[in-house]
Amino acid sequence: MENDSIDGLILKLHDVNAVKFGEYKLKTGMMTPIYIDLRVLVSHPALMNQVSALIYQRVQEEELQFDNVCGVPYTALPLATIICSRHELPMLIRRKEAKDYGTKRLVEGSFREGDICLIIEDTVTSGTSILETAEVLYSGAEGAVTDAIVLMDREQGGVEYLASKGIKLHPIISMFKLLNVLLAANRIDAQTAQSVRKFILDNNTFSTKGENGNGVPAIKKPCLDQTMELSYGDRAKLPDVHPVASKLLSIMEEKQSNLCVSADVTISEELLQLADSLGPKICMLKTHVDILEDYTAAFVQKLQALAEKHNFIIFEDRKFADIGNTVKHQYEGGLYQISSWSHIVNAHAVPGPGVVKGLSAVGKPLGRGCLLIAQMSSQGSLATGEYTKAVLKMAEEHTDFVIGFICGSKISKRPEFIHMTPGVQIQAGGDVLGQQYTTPEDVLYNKGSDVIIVGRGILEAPDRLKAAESYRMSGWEAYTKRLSKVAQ
Ligand SMILES: O=c1ccn([C@@H]2O[C@H](COP(=O)(O)O)[C@@H](O)[C@H]2O)c(=O)[nH]1
Repeated sequence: MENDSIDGLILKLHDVNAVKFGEYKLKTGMMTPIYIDLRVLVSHPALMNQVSALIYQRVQEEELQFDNVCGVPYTALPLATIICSRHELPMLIRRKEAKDYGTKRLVEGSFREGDICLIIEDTVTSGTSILETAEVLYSGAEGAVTDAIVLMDREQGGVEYLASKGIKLHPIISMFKLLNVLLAANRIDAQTAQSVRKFILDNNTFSTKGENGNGVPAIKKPCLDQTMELSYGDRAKLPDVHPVASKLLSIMEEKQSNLCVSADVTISEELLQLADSLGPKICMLKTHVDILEDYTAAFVQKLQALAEKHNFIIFEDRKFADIGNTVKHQYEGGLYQISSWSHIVNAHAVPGPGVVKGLSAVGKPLGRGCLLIAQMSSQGSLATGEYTKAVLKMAEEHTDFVIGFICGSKISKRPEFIHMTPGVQIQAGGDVLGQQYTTPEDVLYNKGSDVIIVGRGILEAPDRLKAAESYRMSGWEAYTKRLSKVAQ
């Protein structure tokens, strides 16, 4: 789904007053500073068609399998009707009240035992309306709801709640994306955006422990202490965040991607083709330019243009590890002139702080950032324990240039630092040369890292674009799940 069309749609929804700021009461009884009122869509047929087309596009992108479609009454009903009519899909209608005459059915339309129904919803807060609809559809009948599509996800725990009930929710617009677009278009000010973000984070409705008796997710207590997890977008705006870290965090929020592709190919044309095709899915592209057989200065110019076009950061994984004076030359000069094109580089801490000072002398005036290698994904790595702690200390002493770490898990509580983890594949395992793989869920949710770095998991897939989208989605889901975790 193109970012432009989503951004344009958000602005149109704001134009027709479907997004309201103020004090409103939700179905759950909760007061909210933002209200999404998609009932107004029926008065705007062009917008109805645009929304319906986007929902159907998502159905196709996700390759969803189902036998019939049901819109949650009432707002999503006309959307489901347009989609079903245009694409000749069988539809079911859920009644809110049973008739007191005739069939007295709560569901209109015909379905067979074992049918799968796709649910369409306009806005999700907790996910209970979708679950209610799924329960009504299948009360007394065999069948299932496996997927639901929602136009607007308020990011208050609906995805997680429905997942716990076996329903995968596919949101088209998320609350944080909506706020970012409205803020960028000067429709709201930074203070409004920030207070809504805080409200959303403080009022997550999903708790794995806290369901009440009728299966309704419990309202979480606001997370007001230091352990509260900030979103990538919020971290991008912290007063002390390094400009490169801020740019990367904003891209991650905007593109809903914490995926860095490790473009470990040996021909520059293939690398450029990768960057162009996977560009929309990634926040960062990692290179090892010294493995290219045909490196030229023209190649990096093309790579920079692609980074601009698709809005991603370039990270040359050079792993500098020499005395300050040498790394200065390696970073600035030689064949590759890395400092002239790579936003981020990395370094081992083995030589001591001189390595950071040498790199910083070149990179800082250019506005570049550096990652320190605190841990490695390879079996038997020596970068553990006291060494990792010393790396952390070195980073804290050079925050004007060091923006984070290569690591297996979160090692610093400072939200300004970004944690990036290589050795990621959909299935845990390893290669014959000691690389060890763990999953996006483990890295982002359990280990608290920020960015997954994926090489062969994508490069060796039969369809690289599809694989990248699948890593992007798993990474984003794991991150949103982590954000909604209660601070214990
Ligand atoms: O500890 C580390 C540090 C860097 N890497 C680099 O990441 C990629 C991983 O590639 P896969 O194909 O996903 O295994 C590669 O460029 C390494 O040089 C790492 O794996 N571990």
